[in-house]
Amino acid sequence: MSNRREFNNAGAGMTETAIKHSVDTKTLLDRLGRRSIVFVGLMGAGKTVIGRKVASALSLPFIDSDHEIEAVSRMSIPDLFANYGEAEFRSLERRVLARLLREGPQVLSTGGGAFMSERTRKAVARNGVSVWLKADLDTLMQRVAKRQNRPLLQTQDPRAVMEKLMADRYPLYGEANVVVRTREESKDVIAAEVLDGLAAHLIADH
Ligand SMILES: Nc1ncnc2c1ncn2[C@@H]1O[C@H](COP(=O)(O)OP(=O)(O)O)[C@@H](O)[C@H]1O
Ligand SMILES: O=C(O)C1=C[C@@H](OP(=O)(O)O)[C@@H](O)[C@H](O)C1
Ligand SMILES: [Mg+2]
Repeated sequence: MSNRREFNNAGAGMTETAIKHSVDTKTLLDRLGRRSIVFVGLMGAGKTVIGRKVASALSLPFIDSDHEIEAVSRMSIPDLFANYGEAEFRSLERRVLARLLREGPQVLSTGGGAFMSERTRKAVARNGVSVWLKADLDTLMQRVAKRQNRPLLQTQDPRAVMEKLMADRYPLYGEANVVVRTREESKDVIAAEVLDGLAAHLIADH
């Protein structure tokens, strides 16, 4: 039986905190141990913003792999793609994530393509608990329209690119331990659903 959970029913039995959730944080952190919570999913799904909120709710360090790549290369993601190409970016992304995954527990938000690497997926399976933030095409397109910082979408038809990425990547995102759908719900509600999903995976199932 798969131990993956789809989780979308935050609402019942919640406590009144900034992020409303009903999770026993201490037990969750105990079960997490040295592993990190790793967000995967397409561009615009909310990995960066939701990851930061979940880290704050659990008092864990937060690191976004794109930010870390920009810090070590001293270059923006668009400049890295333009100057060195996607293959170099992917190689740096793999190395940065391999290092970060040894430094848990923390919350790690990855760039949308990171989980396509088999080595990274194996490292995440060993040293992390993965959360797929899953959104529909319209939601993703609305969210990525706000910024021009995603080189893969700087094309004539970004919607067609996103559709192709959905087809290519969904089977692999599907290996994540927890899946949370995200649409119009507020960021705090999504963060609470992630905490509930993690609790179901780490506490209820084990
Ligand atoms: N649940 C949500 N509700 C409203 N806006 C959201 C939500 N999740 C993400 N966003 C917005 O969508 C955009 C993309 O989010 P981001 O965290 O950068 O996605 P990712 O890191 O997965 O590419 C940001 O402007 C963010 O504020
Ligand atoms: O999906 C991808 O291949 C990418 C996603 C981006 O991160 P976000 O998913 O945080 O936007 C960033 O790593 C780069 O532009 C490539
Ligand atoms: Mg991001």
